[in-house]
Amino acid sequence: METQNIDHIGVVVENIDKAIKFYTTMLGMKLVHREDLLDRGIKVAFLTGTHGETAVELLEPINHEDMNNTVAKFLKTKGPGLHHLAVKVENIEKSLKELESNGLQLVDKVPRPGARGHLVAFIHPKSVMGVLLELVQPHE
Ligand SMILES: C[C@@H](C(=O)O)C(=O)SCCNC(=O)CCNC(=O)[C@H](O)C(C)(C)COP(=O)(O)OP(=O)(O)OC[C@H]1O[C@@H](n2cnc3c(N)ncnc32)[C@H](O)[C@@H]1OP(=O)(O)O
Repeated sequence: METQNIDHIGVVVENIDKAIKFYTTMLGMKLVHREDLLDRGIKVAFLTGTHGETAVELLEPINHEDMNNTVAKFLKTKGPGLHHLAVKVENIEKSLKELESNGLQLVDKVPRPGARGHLVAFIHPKSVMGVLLELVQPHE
């Protein structure tokens, strides 16, 4: 498969409002998008620097006690920090097929709508040397 660029880096936080304040005031980044993904049980915010289009995605679980939620479980077991790497691809279905035929373990066999209306699919960290990988095909 071909990676077009690094779309974003996911960072799990305890409090998204405090984290947005930190990233904007301390690091001089700008908030470009914010939404609550109720079906995923998470709040997300995307921030970028003044040049590159690669974003930081901040993620906070809506219910911190829901251990069926992957982000809440991550926060409880590992604490806040780097969570996933997301790469942009042109054709997500084709990329998933290629990765699967190369023996990688897919979390999502079928792409699904993610943040910003983009199509997304996750690859298990066990297949990516300990990194949870997200493929993103931007919404046309
Ligand atoms: C906003 C939207 C979007 O971007 O558009 C999104 O949906 S992002 C929102 C977040 N959504 C997701 O993360 C969806 C994809 N993730 C998942 O389905 C899950 O997190 C899995 C990757 C399948 C792991 O779930 P599971 O319940 O199996 O976790 P677990 O705690 O039992 O951990 C199983 C093993 O995976 C490792 N592990 C768990 N999460 C990890 C992570 N983020 N990075 C690296 N390794 C990780 C654990 O350390 C453990 O390794 P050991 O066995 O060595 O101890």
